[in-house]
Amino acid sequence: MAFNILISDPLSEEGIQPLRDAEDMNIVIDTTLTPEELADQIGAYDALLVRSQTQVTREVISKASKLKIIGRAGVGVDNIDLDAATEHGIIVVNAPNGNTNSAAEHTMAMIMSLSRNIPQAYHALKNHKWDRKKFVGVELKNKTLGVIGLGRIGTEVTVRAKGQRMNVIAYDPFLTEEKADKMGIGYGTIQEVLEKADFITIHTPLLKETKHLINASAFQQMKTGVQIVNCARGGIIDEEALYDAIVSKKVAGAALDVFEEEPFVDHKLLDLPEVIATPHLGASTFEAQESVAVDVSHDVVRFLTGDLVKNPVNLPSVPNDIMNRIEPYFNLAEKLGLFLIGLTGEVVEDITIYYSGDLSEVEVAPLTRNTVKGLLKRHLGDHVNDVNALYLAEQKGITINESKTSKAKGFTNLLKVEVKTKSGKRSVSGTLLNGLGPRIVKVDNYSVDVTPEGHIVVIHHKDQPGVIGRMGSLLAQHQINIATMQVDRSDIGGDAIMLLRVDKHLGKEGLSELKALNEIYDVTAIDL
Ligand SMILES: NC(=O)c1ccc[n+]([C@@H]2O[C@H](COP(=O)([O-])OP(=O)(O)OC[C@H]3O[C@@H](n4cnc5c(N)ncnc54)[C@H](O)[C@@H]3O)[C@@H](O)[C@H]2O)c1
Ligand SMILES: O=C(O)[C@H](O)COP(=O)(O)O
Repeated sequence: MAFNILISDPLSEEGIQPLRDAEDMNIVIDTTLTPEELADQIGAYDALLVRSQTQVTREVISKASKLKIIGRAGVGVDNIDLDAATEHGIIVVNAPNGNTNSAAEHTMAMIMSLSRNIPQAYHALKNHKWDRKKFVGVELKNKTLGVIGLGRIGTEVTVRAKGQRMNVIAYDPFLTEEKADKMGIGYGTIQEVLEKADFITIHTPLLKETKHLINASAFQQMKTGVQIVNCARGGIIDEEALYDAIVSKKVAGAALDVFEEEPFVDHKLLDLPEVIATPHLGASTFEAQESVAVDVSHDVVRFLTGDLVKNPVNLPSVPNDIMNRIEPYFNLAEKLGLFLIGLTGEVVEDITIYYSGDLSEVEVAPLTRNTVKGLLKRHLGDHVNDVNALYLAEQKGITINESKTSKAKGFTNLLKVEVKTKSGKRSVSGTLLNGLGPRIVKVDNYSVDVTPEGHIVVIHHKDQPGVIGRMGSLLAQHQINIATMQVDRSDIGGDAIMLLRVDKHLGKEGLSELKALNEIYDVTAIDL
């Protein structure tokens, strides 16, 4: 199967080599598309690769009928409507590590340019003005740098600023006092950072919570004469408030690489001599561009060829060691979901997944997703996938619960899926047998041992001599060969269950003839 891939922003040619090396990838590079043209053409593509320019809006996504993956060659995904992608089952991947150094170096270049007025002095000299008095700067040594957002880039900036003998104080919701101590930096609330810093640098993502994080009231809390750097995202600083703070001399200088609206040619902040700026160049180095494009190309190839991606944005990423432990259960989880919904045939109100034994020790979110995917697949088909399974369940009002216990009732690992419907609770349990693969080991309260694969017929009947024989003859009349058979009962002469694995699908006729047998309460044919 061939895949159509659209690259709609300039990506490093060396960086997309993994896509060129993979088989059956038709690559189209068009960096000139208008939003309307993108929406018109996106329906033909399986994968879309972008940087920060292409706006992947809900409208574009709604027309992306074949699209499976969006690759962002960089960190920020605020140009992609993640909710819309998730709802449509499109995975979004990014390249979070490839441009960290470049962005940190650019930030340092901005801090040093600000402190020594280098762009302004350069500009004056280019205009034939030799002016030394006007461009007296300040030293960085012993000044306090306030870092807001201590993730990958914030941390790298911190290391470099310490090399400049600056004192660093940082705020990040995940930063603890102990961690700050270990890093040899100060720990503060956002207010403390704003109040104490001589230079402030922002390194958070643009989120609802960080939009205009640095606003008029934040500027009020800062030292007079503070200098501020934004190499993260436009919109984290309120540009109107920054303009006023510079004009009122509260802020002595600002270095901006990112803006609320990009691209632009006129901007009133640029009319202020205290503002120096670059056109979103933080990640624009050969090294970073090659690295992010390589990372995202590999993930796109991985995904399209059925492998696990390394940097999912709209799916939780699971560390490799944990993934290695739980991956063998993916198939079992999905099959249990598929089996149970086949057995129930009713509207599911509530799903509870019980993880026991070895499974109680690991991150099980991917298994829950696979189980729910199996449960929804019967009615939603291929529309449901890993990305949108939980979203679709929530949309349908299904509550999902997880429970863990170390006791696995005689098994080393046990996965039990229970659904609640109007008529009550139904459940199925499965395990992964060492060397033998997945098995269904319990259906409701009956014990069985069935490989969850192929055509399975579940028969509820009365425990009575001759039933099995009559069923066997009936199936033989329909040329249906029984591969395996499992029977269990509540008590002698009571209710019983039979699970048959048969070699071909039991047609409607066979099903109704089976149901018509006297001792049979119910028959369900399930294809796994
Ligand atoms: N200018 C460029 O070209 C360029 C290049 C790369 C990245 N970026 C941008 O830089 C930013 C940081 O990237 P990163 O790779 O370090 O991301 P990251 O996810 O590693 O770090 C972001 C940090 O911000 C913290 N944070 C979130 N909300 C916060 C809040 N309200 N206050 C304080 N901290 C908060 C998070 O806890 C996290 O530690 C992103 O916006 C990214 O898009 C820009
Ligand atoms: O978030 C990022 O990775 C940077 O802002 C880089 O954006 P770019 O790929 O458009 O240079």
